[in-house]
Amino acid sequence: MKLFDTGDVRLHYRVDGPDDGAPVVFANSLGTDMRLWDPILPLLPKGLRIIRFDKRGHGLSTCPPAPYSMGALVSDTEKLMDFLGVKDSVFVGLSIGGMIAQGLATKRLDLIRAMVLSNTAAKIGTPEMWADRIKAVQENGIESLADAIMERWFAADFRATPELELWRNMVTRQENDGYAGCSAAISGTDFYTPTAGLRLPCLGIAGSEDGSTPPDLVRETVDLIPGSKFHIIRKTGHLPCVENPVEYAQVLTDFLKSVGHV
Ligand SMILES: O=C(O)CC1=CCC(=O)O1
Repeated sequence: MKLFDTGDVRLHYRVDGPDDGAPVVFANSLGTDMRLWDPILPLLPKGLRIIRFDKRGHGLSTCPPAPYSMGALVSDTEKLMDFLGVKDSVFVGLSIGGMIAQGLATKRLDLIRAMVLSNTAAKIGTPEMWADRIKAVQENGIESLADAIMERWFAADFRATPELELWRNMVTRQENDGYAGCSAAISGTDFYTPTAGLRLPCLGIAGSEDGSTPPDLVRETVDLIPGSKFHIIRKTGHLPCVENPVEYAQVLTDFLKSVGHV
């Protein structure tokens, strides 16, 4: 557990694995912190250098007042990777994390040699939808959104398990400004044109029951990049790395092998 000062925020990050391991960077979704990846990490091949971080306004990172821009989120990630000397990573981004992946690959392809776009898209939702969410979180707090968030994040089977409470706790302990700030960044993002210009190995992962970024939306984005692979994890929602870590880790491992990262 460490803090890195970008100049305007301090980012909580964590590195696991050997210094000379092939780097894999994980960027998590709106309302989650780096613990999102805990279920899959023990299932990945040994010897990787695993880099995780809490984006601004999330987890143990500092929380500037909303709104944030996608440019700032991309720049935070770029600065952290430069600080850690990470290049040629496989970058795994889920939801807003996948937007950060697209923005970073467009800006600094030297940092990313292959990417996983998980439960994400070039554009997510509409400005009106995000304006409603920002208003709700600012006026009534994140708790007022929590039940609807659980419905989008998880398929019915998982919602019936005791583990649901842990993830609900994660989101309800999320700072309102961090949630509103990142919602504003998503609202202002449309990466269709830059992502269509990207040329790198890409894997799309979708959850069959995802209420935020349904499989067709994820596929539309990864199909912008010629040669991309695409995989749907059945009976999962927006966070398939939590709901079916075994399949998620297997698909990710196969991709890491296909690009020569392991
Ligand atoms: O809709 C949600 O709550 C999930 C989500 C949308 C963008 C993101 O990062 O998470």
